[in-house]
Amino acid sequence: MLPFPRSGHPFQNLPITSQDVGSFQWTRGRARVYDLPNQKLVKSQYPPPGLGMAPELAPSGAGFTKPATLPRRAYAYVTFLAGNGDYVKGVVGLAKGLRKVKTAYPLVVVVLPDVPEEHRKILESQGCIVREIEPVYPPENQTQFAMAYYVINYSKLRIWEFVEYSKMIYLDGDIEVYENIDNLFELRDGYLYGVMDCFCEKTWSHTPQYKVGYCQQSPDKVRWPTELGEPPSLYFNAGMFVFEPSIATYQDLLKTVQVTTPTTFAEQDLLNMYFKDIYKPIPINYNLVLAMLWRHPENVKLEEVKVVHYCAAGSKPWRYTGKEENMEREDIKELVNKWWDIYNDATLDYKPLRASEVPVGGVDIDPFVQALSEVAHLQYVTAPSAA
Ligand SMILES: O=c1ccn([C@@H]2O[C@H](COP(=O)(O)OP(=O)(O)O)[C@@H](O)[C@H]2O)c(=O)[nH]1
Ligand SMILES: OC[C@H]1O[C@H](O[C@@H]2[C@@H](O)[C@H](O)[C@@H](O)[C@H](O)[C@@H]2O)[C@H](O)[C@@H](O)[C@H]1O
Ligand SMILES: [Mn+2]
Repeated sequence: MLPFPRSGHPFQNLPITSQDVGSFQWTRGRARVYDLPNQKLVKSQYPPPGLGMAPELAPSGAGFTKPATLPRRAYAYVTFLAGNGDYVKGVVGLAKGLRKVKTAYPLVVVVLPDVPEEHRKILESQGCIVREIEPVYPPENQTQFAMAYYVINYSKLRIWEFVEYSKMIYLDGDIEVYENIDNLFELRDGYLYGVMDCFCEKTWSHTPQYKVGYCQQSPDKVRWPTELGEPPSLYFNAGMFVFEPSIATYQDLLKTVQVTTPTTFAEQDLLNMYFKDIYKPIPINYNLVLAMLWRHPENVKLEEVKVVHYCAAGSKPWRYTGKEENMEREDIKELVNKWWDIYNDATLDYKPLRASEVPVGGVDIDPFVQALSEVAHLQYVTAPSAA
């Protein structure tokens, strides 16, 4: 049985018992406890009066500290899953990769209604926080998206609504994290951070930059023609970005979708247009778009790459055949095998601990368990979980 309430614990005097274990989120100083795995809100509880802001959650997982005067900081990774196909394997690989690099933060998976219960259970069994979102569709259009399914990617915009987190890192399901990137959560507020994309693949053949051979990744190789005016604004790959959820931004984004003619790269184009003035590039090591290996090899030091984005045609590890262009490359084969090593590593599977096993102040434990442990110390009176 957990020693409860630990002296000095902010909820020391609340009428709660230790039955509850769930994912735990602060919203504007209020603790909302979700009962894993069915994500039912079981209780929302204000800290007792006089505590002011929600206590600072120490990233080291040392549990609660005394209420800080600083605004509370809650961080999480978030990815997006649609359909009943095999992208769920990508998300499992991502969850296990994040666990392998010992991130201190949970992984939220936003799922469209068409993601089957079985897939959701798989993700919950891997310690993910699964949250259903409604799709976001662009206005009726005749646009030829680079990939027909890109139309569902506008649904990614729902993540700006997750204001229980002060900062999130979005990662596509076809991304793998090979080194800890938690440091990105400490980037200065007020900006959107992402890695610059490459304009050299055929998918860009409709654009002026492709036609003149210009790419922001090597702007001096073929310079932007002065007769075309200013070069294009810096443009990020929307498979990975660091952002701050905000209801105002979320609502404005949704409005902007409905009044913007869809373009080839769907929500990626829209996000680049919308955040043009606050986008800040971060090094390529945080999102290696695979095409960089053959388009700008001079910009890539593979041994320094922390995050790999399997977005080149034929590179999705769980579907890899090696038949498509560039897929026979040794570096691609190595990166695909690296992904499978994590996916197949049973030691990286999530092992839920019983509340009684969660170490008090659970330092250095799996962040998914960390989130639970924060709740385990908060002993709420709850209806028995459906799980
Ligand atoms: O059938 C699909 C297609 C896409 N996605 C999600 O949408 C993201 C963007 O699609 P994708 O990564 O295929 O685009 P790319 O980066 O390859 O252009 C994926 O990573 C998944 O997270 C999904 O869940 N199911
Ligand atoms: O819906 C648009 C998508 O646009 C982006 O993918 C593209 C882009 O990176 C191009 O530059 C590449 O040439 C191409 O291969 C790649 O698929 C994002 O990765 C994805 O998450 C999503 O936003
Ligand atoms: Mn992708």
